[in-house]
Amino acid sequence: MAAAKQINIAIIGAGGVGKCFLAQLEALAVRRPTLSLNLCYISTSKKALFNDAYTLNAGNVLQDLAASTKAPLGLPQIADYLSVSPSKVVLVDNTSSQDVADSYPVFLSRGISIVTPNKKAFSGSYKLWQDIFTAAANSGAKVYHESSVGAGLPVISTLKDLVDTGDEVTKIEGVFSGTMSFLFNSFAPVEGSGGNWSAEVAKAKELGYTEPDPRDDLNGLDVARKLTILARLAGLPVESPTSFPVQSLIPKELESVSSGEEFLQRLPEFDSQMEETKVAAQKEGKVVRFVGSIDVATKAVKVGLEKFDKSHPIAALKGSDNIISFYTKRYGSNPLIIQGAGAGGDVTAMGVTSDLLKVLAQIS
Ligand SMILES: NC(=O)C1=CN([C@@H]2O[C@H](COP(=O)(O)OP(=O)(O)OC[C@H]3O[C@@H](n4cnc5c(N)ncnc54)[C@H](OP(=O)(O)O)[C@@H]3O)[C@@H](O)[C@H]2O)C=CC1
Ligand SMILES: N[C@@H](CC=O)C(=O)O
Ligand code: NA
Repeated sequence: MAAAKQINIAIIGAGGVGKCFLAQLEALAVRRPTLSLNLCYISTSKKALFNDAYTLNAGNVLQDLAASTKAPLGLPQIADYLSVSPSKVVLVDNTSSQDVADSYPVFLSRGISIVTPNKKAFSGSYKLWQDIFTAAANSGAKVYHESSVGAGLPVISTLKDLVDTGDEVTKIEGVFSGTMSFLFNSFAPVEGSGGNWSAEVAKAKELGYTEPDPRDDLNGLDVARKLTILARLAGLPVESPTSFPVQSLIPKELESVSSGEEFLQRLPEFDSQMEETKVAAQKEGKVVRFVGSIDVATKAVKVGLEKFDKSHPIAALKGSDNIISFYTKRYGSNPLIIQGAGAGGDVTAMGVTSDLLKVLAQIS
């Protein structure tokens, strides 16, 4: 069998997920040398590594990046640089940047494939969604984003398989946030009294579950983004994550705070607000959880707090677990259920790496 042609990999973002992806990429290159993977570009928001030879020193990428004096290229310049690469290119966007997401149609139209855990492109305006898939269809470049919902859990691939094989999805519901799952499982556990709300929020950030700014989790928008993506894949042209009801858990008094750091510092002042919500549920013998649902027939999408009996599977989740139920015509009243860790660097990077393998299988 002929060896695969070299594929150049460009990475934007080397934070929690980016570092884990890099480790998985290095291990993959060792495990599957015939894939012939070559890292040609990597950047954070402040630094970059790239050169005219389109080859970085694979063993020391993070150290070299930390020591680099090169600033990152602007997005149009990255597209120029990658589109004249001597080999085909896969761009890995490990940021949560809207600007990077807005540039996907440009990258794709220039033949650059994309894999990403970034939700912003697929949950931005419906026009951006259409532009992305039109650009990919026209150029033949591929775009995969499994980790944009449920981290590495096979949520998007499962939904696509259901739709592509002619099943009819009627409802999708569950817990879609690793951060919210962790927070409520530890703040309002089925047994025992649980920790302080603000202390659990700080822990979720430390564990790498939250968005770069944890307010994007607490305001419900992260879950709303995921539901927007799933609703669109199920055939509903949802305009944006703010076009349906989304409950925010940001205290009113902190809505205008300018930085994530100040927000986290002041959050303990408002612990009593979440405590009241917890106690109200306890009085009914229930626990409170943050959930979302999409009803395809009525086109109703919603995100927010609900109370659950302690015996309910949603109440019994552990750690950062997500649980996502697909109700379809074929599966009838027993939904297809996906459950497992929905946040964390390694499990998210796994979804990105498996997307990369899917792209390689098509372009190598
Ligand atoms: N953490 C998780 O469990 C999950 C995360 N995701 C998604 O994965 C993505 C990454 O998350 P995570 O790794 O936790 O976030 P981090 O904040 O840890 O890392 C983000 C990285 O992106 C870089 N970056 C941000 N903006 C730009 C830009 N415009 N150009 C170049 N680099 C940029 C940052 O650079 P700098 O350090 O210089 O700011 C940093 O290296 C997000 O989209 C998130 O929603 C999805 C599923 C689960
Ligand atoms: N902040 C998100 C990360 C994954 O999408 C979450 O907690 O689910
Ligand atoms: Na996923």
